[in-house]
Amino acid sequence: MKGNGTATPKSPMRLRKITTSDKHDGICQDMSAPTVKAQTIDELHSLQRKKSAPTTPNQGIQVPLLLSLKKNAKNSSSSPSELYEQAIKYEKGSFITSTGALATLSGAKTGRAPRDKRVVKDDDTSEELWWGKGSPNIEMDEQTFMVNRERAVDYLNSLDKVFVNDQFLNWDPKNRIKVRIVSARAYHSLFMHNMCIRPTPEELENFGTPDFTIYNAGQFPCNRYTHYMTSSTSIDLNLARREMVILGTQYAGEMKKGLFSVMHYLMPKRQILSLHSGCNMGKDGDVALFFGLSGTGKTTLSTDPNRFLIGDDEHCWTETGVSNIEGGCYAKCIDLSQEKEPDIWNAIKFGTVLENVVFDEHTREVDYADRSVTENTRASYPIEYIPNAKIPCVGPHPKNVILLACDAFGVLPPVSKLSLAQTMYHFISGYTALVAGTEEGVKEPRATFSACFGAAFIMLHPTKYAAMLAEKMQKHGATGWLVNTGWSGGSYGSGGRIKLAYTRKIIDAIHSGSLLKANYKKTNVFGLEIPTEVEGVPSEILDPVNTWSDKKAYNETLLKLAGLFQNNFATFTDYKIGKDNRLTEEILAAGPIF
Ligand SMILES: Nc1ncnc2c1ncn2[C@@H]1O[C@H](COP(=O)(O)OP(=O)(O)OP(=O)(O)O)[C@@H](O)[C@H]1O
Ligand SMILES: O=C([O-])CC(=O)C(=O)O
Ligand SMILES: [Ca+2]
Ligand SMILES: [Mn+2]
Repeated sequence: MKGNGTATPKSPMRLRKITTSDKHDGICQDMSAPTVKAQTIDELHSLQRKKSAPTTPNQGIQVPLLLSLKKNAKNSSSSPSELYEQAIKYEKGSFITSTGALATLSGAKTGRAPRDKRVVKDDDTSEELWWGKGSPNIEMDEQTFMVNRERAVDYLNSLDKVFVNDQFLNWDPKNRIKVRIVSARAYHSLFMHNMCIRPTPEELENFGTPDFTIYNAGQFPCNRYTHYMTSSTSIDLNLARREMVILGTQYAGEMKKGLFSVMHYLMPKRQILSLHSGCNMGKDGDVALFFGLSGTGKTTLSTDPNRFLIGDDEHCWTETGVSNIEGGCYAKCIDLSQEKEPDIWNAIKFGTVLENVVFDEHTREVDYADRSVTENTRASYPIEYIPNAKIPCVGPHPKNVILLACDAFGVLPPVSKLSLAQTMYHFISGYTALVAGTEEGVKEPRATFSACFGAAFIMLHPTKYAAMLAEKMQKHGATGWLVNTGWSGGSYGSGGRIKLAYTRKIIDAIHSGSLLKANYKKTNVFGLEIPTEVEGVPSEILDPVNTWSDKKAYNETLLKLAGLFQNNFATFTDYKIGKDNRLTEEILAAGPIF
């Protein structure tokens, strides 16, 4: 019974000995258990780690050389716990928050850099992809891609270790894609662990050759003097080689959205529609899609305690229904509140990556209102952190297609029912308005139009996706809706953002089918059908003209926005959608008339 805590100091001036012997009353002492057969902390430490089963993927993160990566990558994924330790040890700005999330810093870039994205133009892609005005695909040649690839691989090879994630995209088993992500930061590896679909140990054992690989050397810049480069950031996609290279940005969203671009290329080839949308399902199996640009409410509104979450950002619509592409969610968390978004709040726990948030240095409590690092603070968590996630993340054909716009001009109604032609018009337009966050002196909201509510990620011409959407909505009888999650009662600066509670009531009425039965009237200019009543929403806000005290200003603003829509749509007027020209003409007529 020697050893543990009974060492006797030799000093004659010692303090009175504290008795720890087994001679006293014996309460709480269990002498029946054998003692630990170790004396030193190192010996104990070697006992404390139980060997992983042979199929367990977590076998350390040392992958010596990328050149020999194929051989060694099989067993190389790390667990969230290991990644936490690596991040905290080696990556400045990594901390555990009071709820157990991993707070990280993404560095100088805190959002995506679409102007630095390049796509290799070769004989095939020059024909297949959408190039030119409005397109996100800025060309580069194969040679330049190889120069950047070499730079990234050399950088990764110079490191002691790299992280390798072997994972899946798409919950539809017939159209699952295998992806490998090679990165230098534990933060990036944990992010992709959360965002992609996690393989079982057996699936990992039999993973084989990936369909697509990302080399993320984001800490290292590209060479600005390389042809086609305009900054030290470059995100390069080579569809022929099935590879992507990232240089000069550590913003993790580039990986997620880079893979989404790949899906926007691969899926339409199989007659599958890829969508920048959230998706959820009611208890009766009614599915809703939520389209919208960044910050319009896809994650917020698809994460609904009363419905099953299928996914918050990227989906496919096939002949049999919908499937989520991802295995996790990526929620905006600026001003996040426990009361308004309880499911997202509760998902911020161990395993969740919290990007660029500010927290108390002692208590590690996050201040979600703090914009010191960026307005675009984010939380990335596995989808099963949402209690009512629908696993596997698939569902039947959608019943409602909800187009979200954050209209900072305050002239679009909180909700309108759309005809199929109007749905297509607004889908192709992809409108939202940006407000300049907390910046001073910005009084005017800025309209942005992004085709298919995600022009930054589409690879083919927008009308290709629009035609597929029209065909599917028609075939399955889905209803289109336009929901303004932006300003009411005046433009940005005078009105305010519509209360989330009201938007939720509107969405509830769409899901339940009650809104379909409401009385409608048609608005001027945009010709939108607006309900006269929605349960739980003050009726006077349903027609924006009522909420503006200055009616002249309202009319001017309405016409101004209509003009912006018209200018934007001019580039699409020459394109044909569907088999005959009828729908095309209807779509053109479904825009604002003034
Ligand atoms: N009426 C409203 N409806 C929806 N969201 C609102 C509303 N009012 C405020 N918000 C806030 O707007 C933000 C919507 O962001 P959300 O994460 O849902 O965007 P997203 O469409 O998923 O964008 P991304 O594609 O960038 O992930 C949230 O921070 C939410 O709290
Ligand atoms: O991709 C990102 O960084 C965030 C996002 O969801 C979007 O911008 O649509
Ligand atoms: Ca989102
Ligand atoms: Mn998104």
